[in-house]
Order: sequence, then C-alpha cells, then structure tokens
Amino acid sequence: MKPQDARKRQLIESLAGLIVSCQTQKDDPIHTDDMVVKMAEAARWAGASGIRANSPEQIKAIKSKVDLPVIGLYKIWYEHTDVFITPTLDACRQVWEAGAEIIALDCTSQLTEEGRPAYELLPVLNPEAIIFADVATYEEAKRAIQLGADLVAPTLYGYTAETKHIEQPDIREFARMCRAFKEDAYMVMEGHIYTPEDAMKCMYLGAHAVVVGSAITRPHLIAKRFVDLLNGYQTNWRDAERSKH
Ligand SMILES: CC(=O)N[C@H](C=O)[C@@H](O)[C@H](O)[C@H](O)COP(=O)(O)O
Repeated sequence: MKPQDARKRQLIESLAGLIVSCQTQKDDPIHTDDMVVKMAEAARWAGASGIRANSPEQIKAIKSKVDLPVIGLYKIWYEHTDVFITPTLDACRQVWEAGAEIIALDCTSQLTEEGRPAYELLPVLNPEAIIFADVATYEEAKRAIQLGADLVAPTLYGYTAETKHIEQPDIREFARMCRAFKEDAYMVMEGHIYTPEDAMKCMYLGAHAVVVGSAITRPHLIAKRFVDLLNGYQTNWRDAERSKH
C-alpha cells in the first residue's frame, strides 16, 4: 500500500523523475574514494531527483556533500546464493544508520545464504524506513507490495536464475506491472535503461521515477559497448572481405 505517513509520501513524491545510481566497486577502473560524491554532485547539477548508493561508507560520503534523498543498499556477496542486495537485517540497519532515507533490498524469491526467501526480510524492517523492493518478476512485485513495499522496481530482471543473461529491460512487462500496481505502490523502472528516450517511455507507461546507473556513471562500460560493437563489426567485415578473394 502507498504510505499514509505524510513525511514518507512527500519524500517519495519528490523523487519523481531521474534517480542516478552512483556506485563504484574497488576494482572498477574509475574507482577513487570520492568518485561517488563527484557522480552525485554531477547528478544534482543535472537536476536529478535522487541518488541510489551502495554501502554505508559511500552513502555517508554522498549524504555529507549532496542534498538529495538517497536510496541506500549494501551489496554483500556470499558463496551459495545470488542474493547480494542488502541481504541481511544487519545490512539494512547499516544502510539506515548511514543516513539513507530509503532502504533498497532484494525482495525476490531467491534463497539467501541463511536459506530463507529474500522477501522475508521486508515485513520485519524498521517501520520508520521507506522500503524499495528490488524484484525480477511480476509475481515478486505483487508479493513485495502485499508485504508493505513502498516502491518497487524490476532491478533484478536479468540477474536471477530465471532471468539470467537478459541484457535488456522488459518494458512490456514493466507496463503490465504499472497497470496492475500503480495505485498500491510507487513503480520505478531500474535496470538496463540506456537512453533518455527509453526512460521517457517508462514514465509514459506509469513509472514514478527511473533509476539509471551504467549509462551515466560507468564510463568504462559505456566505452566497452562501443568497442564490442565496433570490433565485432570489423571482424565480420574483414571475414566478408576475405571470403571474396
Ligand atoms: C543488479 C545490480 O547489481 N544493480 C545495482 C543496483 O543497485 C546497480 O549496479 C545498477 O547500476 C542499478 O541497478 C542501475 O542499473 P543500470 O546500471 O543497468 O542502469
């Protein structure tokens, strides 16, 4: 259900538009300690309505410099599970204590390292926090809303066993989610949105906001998309030329 609490509602309403995911991992070619702050400042400069940030450390750094609401998460990888977005109660607590107004967590049916379905954490979270459910499917979105999620996004579409190796958003499925759930929760599009036009399409279909990461804050991946395409083209073109001789 959409929150009744005026404070929560006002904050979520203010997120309408573009949310920029500002995250780096230590082994990224662009990683420096303050890189995410620079990304968030650039997003603020551009007029973004919110930031999505990973880890207590990066959330705190952004919060100290940029006055925008933060959707916080904490990625922790374990050996026996694909659940890595804020997978434990302690991780949720740390995100909240770091200053994020909104806690994002995996609310799919995947089993966590502890052997329970990821979505089970949702109903036991701090009621003060606004909850952003990361899901992969329509059914998971439905259940997350029943369990009290305030915002829902298909963030994990392409990342669960069921949907692995899909590298495009399913905009039709997102439209179906918006039609069914828009009155009960704020629907957000997240994952594989690479152009302003695709983001706009999602808004037109009923998204309250669109979260964009790689296309804005991961220049090495943007460069790689160009290189992969150009190199693939060169190889095919050379093979075709050779076969003529
Ligand atoms: C699956 C996962 O780990 N998603 C993460 C969630 O916080 C981020 O790495 C993504 O950048 C974010 O979801 C935005 O997606 P895209 O980078 O495709 O615009």
